[in-house]
Amino acid sequence: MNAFIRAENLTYAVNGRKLIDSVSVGFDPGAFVAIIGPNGAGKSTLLRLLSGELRPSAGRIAWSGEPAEKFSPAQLALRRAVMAQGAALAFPYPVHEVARQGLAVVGRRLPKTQADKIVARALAVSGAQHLSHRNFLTLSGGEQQRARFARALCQLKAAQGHGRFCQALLLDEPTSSLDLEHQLALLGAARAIVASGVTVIAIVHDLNIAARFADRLVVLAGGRVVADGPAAQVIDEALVRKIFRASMRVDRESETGLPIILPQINSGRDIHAQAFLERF
Ligand SMILES: Nc1ncnc2c1ncn2[C@@H]1O[C@H](COP(=O)(O)OP(=O)(O)OP(=O)(O)O)[C@@H](O)[C@H]1O
Repeated sequence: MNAFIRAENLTYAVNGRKLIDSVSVGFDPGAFVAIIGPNGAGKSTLLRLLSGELRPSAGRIAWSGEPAEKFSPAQLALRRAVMAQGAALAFPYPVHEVARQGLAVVGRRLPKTQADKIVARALAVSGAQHLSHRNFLTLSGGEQQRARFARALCQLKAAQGHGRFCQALLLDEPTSSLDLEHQLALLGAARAIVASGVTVIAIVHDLNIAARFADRLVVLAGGRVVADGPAAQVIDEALVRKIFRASMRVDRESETGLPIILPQINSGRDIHAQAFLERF
């Protein structure tokens, strides 16, 4: 299958430092791919390059075989929706207006009743319906995250009225502030969206969650892809120790081979940090 989004030899440098270094990776239609890796690995930078927010210093990104530079912002908005990490808002919009911002480019010509329906459904799917009239700026971190997910869903849904395109949903740590119920709800919604043919690319820190919801993991470290494949193949104790510098026990589910990653208390501290804590 031809990748829907393909990055080839992608490099992004700031002041001579390569934050992304010769990354080649493809994303198929209808796949759920988790990008994992330690803090500072370059995950958000890669997502911002894929979304078109950043221009690569070298290398190429193609959407359905067409160079990304060919697409206007409006054409890109039809093909991908982005949920960035904690994007700030300048004004005290109610939550339904925040969700409606997802329609700003792709849903401008929608009749009001249809736009209202999309907003209401996106809020319901995101568990934010009851927050609809609340001031976004007064919401908790998890509530804001759900409202921002609803905005991305509105964009995806409205774009579908413009014809048949492959679409992608790019999520930067979508569950970082969510409680367990809402983590499962958001990722379950993302899986349902994948089943309809949309590509989901999500940055996820929780390896157990990534292993269970994603079809494939792309492991990033130091701006490079160091592993890429199904969780059952990619995650083992050696990778967790080497890439995440954490000593974790990795068990396996007997039927699926999926990793079960269990923390070992008091592991991963270097000797100086340990000495500091002992004298604390
Ligand atoms: N504009 C910038 N100028 C200089 N350095 C930057 C810039 N943007 C990002 N960086 C650095 O690039 C590296 C990668 O950042 P990025 O945000 O992509 O990491 P990440 O893998 O998403 O990390 P985290 O898990 O902490 O969110 C980090 O060391 C960061 O400090």
